[in-house]
Amino acid sequence: MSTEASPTGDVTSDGGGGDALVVGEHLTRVFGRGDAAVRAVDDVSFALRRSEITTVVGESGSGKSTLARMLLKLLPVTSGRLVFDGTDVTGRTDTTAYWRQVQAVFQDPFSAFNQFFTVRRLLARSRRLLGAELTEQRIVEALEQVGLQAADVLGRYPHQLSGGQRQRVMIARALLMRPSLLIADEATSMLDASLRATILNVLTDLRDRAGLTILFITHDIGQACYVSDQVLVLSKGRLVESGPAERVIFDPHHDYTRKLLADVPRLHDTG
Ligand SMILES: Nc1ncnc2c1ncn2[C@@H]1O[C@H](COP(=O)(O)OP(=O)(O)OP(=O)(O)O)[C@@H](O)[C@H]1O
Repeated sequence: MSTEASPTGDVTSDGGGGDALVVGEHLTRVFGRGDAAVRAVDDVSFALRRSEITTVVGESGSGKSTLARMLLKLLPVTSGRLVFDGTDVTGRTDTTAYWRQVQAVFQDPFSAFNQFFTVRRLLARSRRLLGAELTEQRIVEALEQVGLQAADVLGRYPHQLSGGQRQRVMIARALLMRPSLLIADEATSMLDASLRATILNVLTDLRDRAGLTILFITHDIGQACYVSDQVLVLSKGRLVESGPAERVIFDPHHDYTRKLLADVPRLHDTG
């Protein structure tokens, strides 16, 4: 398939990237200087095709969050190029408009909540970005998209929701923007296995029904099996393997990928 990054890492929005919403070309982020410099993301090239789920997998410290933060424009790139929907956004600084198109959910849905806010009040804060576009109907629809009924959750406080419900509310909050890209950074890591499966189902539903493009970030390649169209494997900031999920999982080419796959039963036993 056309998704495989070439050995030189050249993936373009019209060539190797196919129908790409996002293209990263030689993305690099260095922290610190001289001997202390850390290449957190090192010459990583990829394409995220529309209405597909791409999973970025790698151990702790492999650069997953740094990559996500660059895509979210929370962190400038040191070098390389980021193309979004055909436009070079590498140096773009008007993040307000960008964040309507690119939304994220993170690992700990609890910390994102103000304990004293109901779900209604939490979601209403999106009015700062959406203004009058934020209607009751839009809130109801966003909650429905993640399998929640407005009447059940809008009046509740965070401690009155399960971890899975909290994470679904956070996904609904992201959906209020009607983004083209959703980044889920370890969004299932703090959930037990059954709740994790629910969130993974929400993500595949969003891809299949709403056509959302999703970047799913996890340290657990086992989860990639369930959801991904494409898998990118990061090790020490380098993209060591990428390709269609089935190929990467059932015919891994790189020793590091094989090691991650060998660890899957152990992770699931303890998780
Ligand atoms: N602000 C920073 N300053 C210095 N080094 C950083 C900074 N952020 C990340 N790093 C380093 O960059 C490397 C990649 O970190 P990153 O958090 O992106 O990895 P990760 O794969 O997301 O890890 P985890 O799964 O533990 O979150 C690590 O060596 C980390 O210590």
